[in-house]
Amino acid sequence: MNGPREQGRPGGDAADRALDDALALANGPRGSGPASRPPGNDPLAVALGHEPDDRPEVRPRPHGDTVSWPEARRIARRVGRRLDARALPLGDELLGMALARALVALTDLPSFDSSAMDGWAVAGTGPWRLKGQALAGQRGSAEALLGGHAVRIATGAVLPAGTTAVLRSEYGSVRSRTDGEWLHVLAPHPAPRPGQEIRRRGQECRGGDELLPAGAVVTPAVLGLAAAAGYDELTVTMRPRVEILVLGDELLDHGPPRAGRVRDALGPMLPSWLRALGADVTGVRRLADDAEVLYAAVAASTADLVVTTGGTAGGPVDHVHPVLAASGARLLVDGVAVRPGHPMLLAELPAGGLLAGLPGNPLAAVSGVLTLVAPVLRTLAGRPVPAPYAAPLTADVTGHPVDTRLVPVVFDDESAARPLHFAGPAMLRGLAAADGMAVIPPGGARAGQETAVLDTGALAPAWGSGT
Ligand SMILES: Nc1nc2c(c(=O)[nH]1)N[C@H]1C(S)=C(S)[C@@H](COP(=O)(O)OP(=O)(O)OC[C@H]3O[C@@H](n4cnc5c(N)ncnc54)[C@H](O)[C@@H]3O)O[C@H]1N2
Ligand code: MOO
Repeated sequence: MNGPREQGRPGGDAADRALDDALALANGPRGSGPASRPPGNDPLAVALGHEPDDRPEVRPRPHGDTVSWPEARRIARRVGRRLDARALPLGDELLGMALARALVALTDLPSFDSSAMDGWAVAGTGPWRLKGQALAGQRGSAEALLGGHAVRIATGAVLPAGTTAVLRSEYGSVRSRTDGEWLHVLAPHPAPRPGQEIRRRGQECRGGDELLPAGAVVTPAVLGLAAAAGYDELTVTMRPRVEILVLGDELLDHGPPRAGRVRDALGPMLPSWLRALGADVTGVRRLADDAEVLYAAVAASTADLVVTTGGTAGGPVDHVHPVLAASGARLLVDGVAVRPGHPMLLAELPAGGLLAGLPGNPLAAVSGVLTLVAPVLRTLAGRPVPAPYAAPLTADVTGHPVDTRLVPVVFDDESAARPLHFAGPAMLRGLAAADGMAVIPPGGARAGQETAVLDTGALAPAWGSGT
C-alpha cells in the first residue's frame, strides 16, 4: 500500500487504513471455507445429483437397468467411503488433497504487536527524542519507550512496550541538535493517531480459531497459511489409488491411425485428468481384448478404483460385463441415460474396490469420467461437492428425447456458453477447444436458458475442485 506513488501523499494513510480495516474484517472471524454444500432444494444442485442424500446403502441393479444421469451421479457419490487420513509434511505433495481435520490456529496471528511500516515507533506527542532501532526478527526490547521518545523501527519488528503509534518514514524527518537527534512530523502530514500503523497481535485470528474447515482442498495458498500458522505437517485424506486398464486390440500407441486401427486417445488423456480430480494413478495398462487377461488384471488389482475403457457394450469382444459377472462383482450402475456414454457402468469388486467401466468412444469415456469417476473420487478423497455452475446458452441445443446430453461448450466474452461442433461420441475436437460440458436435459434447451456446465479441467490446475 505504500508504493512510490503513495509516498508523501497527504491523506493517503487514511485511505490505506480504511482499506486495511476492511480487508481484516471482510471475512469475519470464521474466514471463508470451501464452497458450502448446496441446499437440497436448489434445482441446479438436484439436476447435477449434488443434493444432500441420506438414503440407505446403494443397492445392486439388475443388468441393463439404466438410471437417469443425476441418479447415476448420486449413486457414484454415495458408493465409496472416505479413505484414511495421514499426516504429511508441508509441501507440493499435499496439493489437491483434502484436509481431514480443520486447520486450527496454533497461536494468535500475528503472534505479537508489530510495526506495519518502516519508520519510527513513538510514545506520546512529538517532537520525539530518537534513540536506538528495532529490526524484524529481533526479540522485543526489555526497555519500555517513555513518553516523548521514539525508536527507529522496521516493518514487522516487535513494538517496544509503551509505543502509542508508528510514524511512517516518509512522514517524518530527523534533526540533529546538540542534545541529540529529534524526530518531527513532516508538514503537511498530521501527527500519527494512537494505534496508527500498528499491527496488533491476534488481528487475523486467535489461537484455537478455525482457519479452514475439514474438507478444504490444499492449494498453494493453504500451504502458505498453514506455514504462517506454524504447521510443519497437515493431516489430509489419502489420495484414491486408481489403476487404468485400456482395452482394445485395435489401439496403436504411436504414429498415425492406419490399416483399420486407431490411436489410443484415452491412455494419454485419462491419467492427468484423474490426477486433477485428486487421484493417485498407480498404473495405466493396455490390455488385449481377452476375457482371461481382463479377469486376471481385475482380480489382481489392489486399487481403490479400477477404471476400464472400452468393452462395455455387447460386441463380440466386449468382455467387461462377463468378466464382472465371473468375478462376483456387484453392478451398482449398469447403463446411464446420457449421450454420449450410455453403456458406462460402476461396480463393487468382491475385495471391496470399485470399478468404473467407461465406454471406448473417447467422448463417451469423458462422459463417464464426469458422471461416475469424478463423484467417486471426490467421496474417497474427502473433497467437498463443488458449487454448481450455470451459464446461459448462446444457441438452441437439440436434446435427446429421454436422455441427458453432455455437450462441449466454450464461454464467450459475456460468460455465455457457446455449443461447439465436432461433439460426436468418437470425437475429441470439440472437447479439446471447450471450457466445459453443458448438461442438456432430455428434450433439449433453448438459447438463453441457464444450463449447468461441468468443468472439463482445461484450465484447472492439479489442485482444482474438479467437476
Ligand atoms: N449394438 C450396440 N452397439 C453399440 C451400442 C449399443 O447400444 N448397441 N452402443 C454404442 C455406444 S453408444 C458406445 S459408446 C460404444 C461403447 O462400446 P465399448 O465400450 O464396448 O467400446 P469399444 O467397442 O471397445 O470401442 C468403441 C469405439 O471406441 C474406440 N476406442 C476404444 N478405445 C479407444 C481408445 N482408448 N482410444 C481411442 N478410441 C478407442 C474403438 O476403436 C471403437 O471405435 O458401443 C457402441 N455400440
Ligand atoms: O455412449 Mo456412445 O456414447 O454415444 O458413443
